[in-house]
Parts: sequence; structure tokens; C-alpha cells
Amino acid sequence: MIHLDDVTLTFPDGDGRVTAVDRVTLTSAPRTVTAITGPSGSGKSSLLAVAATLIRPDSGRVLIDDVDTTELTPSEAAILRRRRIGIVFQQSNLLPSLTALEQLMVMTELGDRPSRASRATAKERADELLEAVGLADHRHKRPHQLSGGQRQRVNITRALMNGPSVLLVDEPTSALDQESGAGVIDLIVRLTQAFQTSTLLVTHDLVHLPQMHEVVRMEDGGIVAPLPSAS
Ligand SMILES: Nc1ncnc2c1ncn2[C@@H]1O[C@H](COP(=O)(O)OP(=O)(O)OP(=O)(O)O)[C@@H](O)[C@H]1O
Repeated sequence: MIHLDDVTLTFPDGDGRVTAVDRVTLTSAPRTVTAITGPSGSGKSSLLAVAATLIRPDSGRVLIDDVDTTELTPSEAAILRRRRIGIVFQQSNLLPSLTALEQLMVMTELGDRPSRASRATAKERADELLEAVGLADHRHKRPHQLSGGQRQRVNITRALMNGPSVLLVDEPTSALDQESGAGVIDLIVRLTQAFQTSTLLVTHDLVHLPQMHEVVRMEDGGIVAPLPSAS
């Protein structure tokens, strides 16, 4: 579960400050995709960065599974991020020299040195995830041998490797054609339910909104109104 409670974030702007996120309160429950939409500059990416614990808000709290992340030290926040948050950025940021399977396995090397047993478990999980997104036959391919949609699928499965409870996704379809984009959105909805993540998904593409469980619209840093949802 992720809960943002009265979160405000400002940035320096000349002599003053610009309010990127303005007193936002928002919850996404497990198995729920909450879309964050709104015009350019309305604060969507800033909100996601706060939710990811990458930026500490000026005020308000960010709760991940009831842990108040705004109370954590930077190193505690980094551990929480690694264990509980999966992040998918706009462009797939895969490492060119690694195969799809290796892109996932690399996630296990980021924390403490993994044991042989945990490497074996990770390999099983990577195989399971690649199978779940229809990439089992492509697991030994490098990014340049995959389509944009397939690369984004690898990106999404990589974010799920450590079993996060929260999945944060920023404009996942912006580099894709409409058909691949629709496939990626379907996948995020399906994986959110299968892996019981609380998902926040930033998109300005209104065509995808009917598939979302919840939709909020941002304007000038604030949430203006919840929109009707699909379910
Ligand atoms: N690092 C920063 N320093 C200063 N101002 C920033 C910074 N990041 C964002 N802003 C400002 O905060 C506001 C919100 O920006 P943000 O990128 O969150 O909006 P957005 O809705 O994600 O826009 P887009 O859809 O174009 O990506 C804007 O006024 C932007 O100029």
C-alpha cells in the first residue's frame, strides 16, 4: 500500500520557489492501478519522485506499507526502495550488453552479496516473470534484438524482481506506437493484480484511462478531481 498524506514539494525558482506538488493526499491499495494524469508541468513526475522516496517532500508523509518514509535516513530509504518499490521510467533504461534474463538477475546483485541459494531463487523468479510477460523465448536476447514494447516488458519485469509492494510507472507508453502501448498498459494492469502491487501510473494518454482502477487529475501541483474509474 502507498499513501501520500498532505504532501507538498517545492523547488527553488529564481528568487522564490515553485510549488510542484501542492498538498496532495492519495492512496493506492494493493491490486490497484491509480493513474495520475494532467497537463505538462502539473506535477505528475514530481509526485512520482516523492512517492519513490527519491525526493523528500517539504511537508506531509509518504507511507509505504505503513512505514513513514519521510522519517527514514537516506540509507534506510535506499534499502526500503530496493525491497519494496519497483520503478519503471519512460524510456526503457536497459543495459545494452546484458540479455533480458541478465537484466533481471542484476537486481539481486544490488544489495548484500547474494548467496548461491538466493541466486538460484532469483533465477527462478526471473524465469517466472519473463514467462508471465510472454518473453520466455526471448530471455537470451539483448535490448537491440527486442522491439520497443518487448524492451518495456523487460523493464517492467525487472521492477518486479525484488517482489515490491509498490510499483511506480512514469509514462510507460510514450516511446511506443499505440498497439504496443496498449499491450504494455494491459500488462501493467494484469501484473498489478497477479503480484498484488499498489501501482501509481503517470500518463497523459487519455486513451488508457478506462483500464485504470482509479484516476486522479493534477493541475498546478494539486489534485483537482478524481475521475470516474473503469471498475
Ligand atoms: N528539479 C526541478 N527544479 C525546479 N523546478 C522543477 C524541478 N522539477 C520540476 N520542476 C517544476 O515543477 C513543476 C512540476 O513539474 P513536473 O515535471 O513534476 O510536471 P509533469 O506534470 O510531470 O510535467 P510533464 O508532463 O511535462 O512531464 C513545473 O513547474 C516544473 O517546472
